[in-house]
Amino acid sequence: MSDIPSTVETEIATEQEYVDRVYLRLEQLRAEAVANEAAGYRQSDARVPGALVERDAFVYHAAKRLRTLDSEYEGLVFGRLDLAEDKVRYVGRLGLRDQQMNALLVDWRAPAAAPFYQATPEHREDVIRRRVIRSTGSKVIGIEDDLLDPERGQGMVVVGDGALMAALSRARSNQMRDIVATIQAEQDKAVRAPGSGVTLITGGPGTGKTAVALHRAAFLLYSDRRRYEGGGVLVLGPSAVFMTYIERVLPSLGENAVTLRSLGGVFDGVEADEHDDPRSAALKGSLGIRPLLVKLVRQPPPDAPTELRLTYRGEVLRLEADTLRAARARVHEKGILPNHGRNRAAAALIADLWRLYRDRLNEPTVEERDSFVADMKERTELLEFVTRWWPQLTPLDVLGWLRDPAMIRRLNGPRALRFKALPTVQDVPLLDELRMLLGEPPKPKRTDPFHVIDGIRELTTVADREFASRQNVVRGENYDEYAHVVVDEAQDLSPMQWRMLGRRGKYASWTIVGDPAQSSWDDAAEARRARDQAVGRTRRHSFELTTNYRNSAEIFEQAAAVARRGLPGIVLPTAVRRTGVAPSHRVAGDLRSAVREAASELLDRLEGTIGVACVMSRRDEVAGWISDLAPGRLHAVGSLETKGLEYDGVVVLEPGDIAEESPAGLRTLYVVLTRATQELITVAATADWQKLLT
Ligand SMILES: Nc1ncnc2c1ncn2[C@@H]1O[C@H](COP(=O)(O)OP(=O)(O)OP(=O)(O)O)[C@@H](O)[C@H]1O
Repeated sequence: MSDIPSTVETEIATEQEYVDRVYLRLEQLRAEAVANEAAGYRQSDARVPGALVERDAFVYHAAKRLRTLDSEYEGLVFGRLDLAEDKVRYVGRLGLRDQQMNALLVDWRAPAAAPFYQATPEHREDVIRRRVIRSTGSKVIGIEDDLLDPERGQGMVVVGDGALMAALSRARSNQMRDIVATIQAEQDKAVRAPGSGVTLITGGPGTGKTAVALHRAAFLLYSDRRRYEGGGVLVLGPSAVFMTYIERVLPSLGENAVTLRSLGGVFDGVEADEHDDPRSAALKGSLGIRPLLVKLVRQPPPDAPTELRLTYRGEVLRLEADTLRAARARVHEKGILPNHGRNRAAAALIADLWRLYRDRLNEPTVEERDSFVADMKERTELLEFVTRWWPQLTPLDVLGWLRDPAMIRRLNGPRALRFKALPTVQDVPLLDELRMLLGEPPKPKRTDPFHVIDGIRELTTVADREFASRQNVVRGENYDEYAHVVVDEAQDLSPMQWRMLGRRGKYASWTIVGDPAQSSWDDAAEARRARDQAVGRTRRHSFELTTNYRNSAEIFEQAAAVARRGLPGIVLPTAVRRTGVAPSHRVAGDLRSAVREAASELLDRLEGTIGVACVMSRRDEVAGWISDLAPGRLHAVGSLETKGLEYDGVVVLEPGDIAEESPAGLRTLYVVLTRATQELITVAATADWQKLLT
């Protein structure tokens, strides 16, 4: 081997020098932030409460700055622009200046970084050469150049064969990576769209919708930090597995102040993961369920007493079941929310008791009535009765009543409606609806992260500081004042889910990301109306992404056939990467062995992750088949759970069953077939399902 460094090595060494300078500066700034934090602690007299607040604000800001500087900056510097007049601009994950205040690194979200993503040979925006710098940690390992202006770039070194292809061919891990170094121009437009109103981002599978939505959240926080960090940004995705998959992306971009929730976790205190069967799910998702809930909150709790007995001046007074039921109905007719209605309920009972007593008097007077009422109001046995007869109800209590099919029948509910022991994902919007129908019980005091004891606010421990800098503010239960809401996989939201989100984003602007062709919700028109109601009548900006970056072209061609069958006339994205490996379709008598074999082959052939997908009802069975093979790399997933996820290799068991699993089955199969980046194998008992591919 020659000792003379190659062109690439020389260029890498040059960039390494610059990258080292940036890291050195980062270290200096970090040391300054640590010193500021320490100075903050010494700053004032801790015996004066006001001074503590001031001190904590100082420490808080220093701690925050430190967190930003401490984020895991894998590849802190990833871009370089060579501009006219020999100007060079470096682009990275955050902005840094040197001691003379010259820009060392431009934050990727700053306007000055936009040409890095948007310049093309036709619209160069002054860019002669764009360079993507690839690193592991702080070590530069590769360079990929793009010469946009060959005329002015004569003599410039151009190396590499495309940063994008290199990024797309890399093996996947269990967590999504940021794409900050290779955001493509059409994606960048959606990332940088104005924050106001509603931004709709659509595109087929693998077009980067999720990636774009997350980078957009980071962009908005950068562009108007006060607004978006103050109010908060809520990011919603379909499942807990999906949220785990994407949870590293924003921290890797230096952003921690974003709330990530799955649809099963929107209602505070519940983390639902299980799904209803398709029929029950359809009933629970439709607005048609609301009248049932309205009737439900007016029902007596199943354990409510059915008789009230009291004595007054030697007389036994008895209210029986019918009278109690009528009293309850009278209170509800007033339209008061049940959790705010207890005093009215007590008054209604006292009125009924008085009527009973009055009938036993010859000529009841107003004084006698007043004295009766006053006496009753003091009675502990009446108070105790009211507490049991008209308890403060939580949404979970009330939903639980529906586990009894007799209750569903009493309310004339549909027979297919089912409620399990634990709330399902489809129950969560019902819980939120019940929260509104019941009224909030008296709230516990809002938690203040700076609160120590009354009148004194400070952050006492390192953990407090750390927590406060991460949380920014502790949001109240079922917080509903988010400044921005990002909804991923929005095509699947049911009308009831939209209502729930609408409540969280009353004052928010929105980014709504989805692909109608992947929808597993059958009544698209009802869902769209509910969406429009949830987000309000603000301005819409729409973006369409057209390139599939995930699937090999060979895999996508087959998935596309299924999509066309489900939705004739559909416009599909273009897959950019060919691997030369076509999907393989296997017919087997022993499905278990065939699935194990296919999974083992993929584990051997590919780096990264492998998914085995099947109908929802067989997920646990299939998980059992493969549990010993490669925990960590190999995952069994139900058809609906594959939404938004990706694997290097995918085995699909009985695709035909997925197509028939629900009314939207073909679209679900399309989702499942578009999860693999490298290889797809199907396993089925017969080849019948393959007619879907023609
Ligand atoms: N510009 C890019 N540079 C590098 N990788 C990219 C780029 N855009 C997308 N990708 C990769 O392509 C894959 C698909 O992206 P993503 O999951 O965001 O797509 P999606 O449109 O949300 O897909 P789906 O609708 O199927 O859930 C991810 O691995 C993502 O990192």
